[in-house]
Amino acid sequence: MSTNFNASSHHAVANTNATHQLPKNKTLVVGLTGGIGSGKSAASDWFATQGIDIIDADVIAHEIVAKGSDTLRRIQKKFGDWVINPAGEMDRAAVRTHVFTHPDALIELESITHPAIREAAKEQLLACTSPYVVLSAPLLIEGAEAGLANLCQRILVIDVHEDTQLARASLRDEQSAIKIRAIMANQLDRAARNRHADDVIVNESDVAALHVQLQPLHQMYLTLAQQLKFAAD
Ligand SMILES: CC(C)(COP(=O)(O)OP(=O)(O)OC[C@H]1O[C@@H](n2cnc3c(N)ncnc32)[C@H](O)[C@@H]1O)[C@@H](O)C(=O)NCCC(=O)NCCS
Ligand SMILES: Nc1ncnc2c1ncn2[C@@H]1O[C@H](COP(=O)(O)OP(=O)(O)OP(=O)(O)O)[C@@H](O)[C@H]1O
Repeated sequence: MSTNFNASSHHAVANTNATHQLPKNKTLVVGLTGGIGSGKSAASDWFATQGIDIIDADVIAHEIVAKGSDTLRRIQKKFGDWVINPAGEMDRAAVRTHVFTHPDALIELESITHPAIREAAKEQLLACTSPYVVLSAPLLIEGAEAGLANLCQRILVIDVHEDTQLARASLRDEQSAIKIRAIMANQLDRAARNRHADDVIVNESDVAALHVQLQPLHQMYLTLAQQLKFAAD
């Protein structure tokens, strides 16, 4: 997999092909991505109701910096004691404000967190037992070297207009539009993300409409997973 420079953020971008080769002896891994507030969790929650194992990079990103972890110690060493709150945990709001206003700091933070996220995702994959697996990540395509896209055979993008992202993310997190825009600026823009997609779902309507669109994709992924299993036998 080669990389392209992405003009909309500092991230290198994985060169994904629309049709991926399905390698033998592997569980089908569907990469699920979309910008902040696009509806990745809403989609992965539905896949989970269908019995599909979910690996969530956002959840892993929280776990790897748990109190007392090696990763948190490395972040403290790199940035200073201010990254730790009185309870000994990472002060997420302080780190967020810092890295999304200092691009170099974000690169440094990611150089610590991304390899750890990838290793944890690979480990979780080994424990998965469902017919296929959904790997959900806001930065799936970004960051090809330490990236997650090359663990996936197929990429599903949840696509919404930037205004919808802003509205839903600010409602959920009570964060200002400025902060959310700063995060969006460090993610691929819609057109770039959609170019890497095998499947795109537009999540502009309600959650019920999202579920209706996910159903046929789930059936297709089951079929692809079955084909993969036969090919590997
Ligand atoms: C900067 C941090 C401390 C802010 O923590 P906070 O609790 O406020 O946000 P949280 O982690 O829940 O992320 C919220 C959303 O921000 C976006 N986001 C997070 N990290 C990044 C990033 N490095 N680049 C672009 N967007 C990001 C995602 O859409 C994510 O869903 C945290 O996001 C972090 O440690 N980021 C680096 C790890 C990472 O890249 N995580 C993304 C998973 S691949
Ligand atoms: N179709 C929809 N209609 C209305 N609200 C929605 C819809 N889809 C998702 N939401 C809501 O929008 C917010 C963002 O959705 P969600 O948390 O699934 O996004 P996400 O892509 O996982 O975001 P992040 O990258 O920030 O973790 C949530 O409060 C969710 O309940």
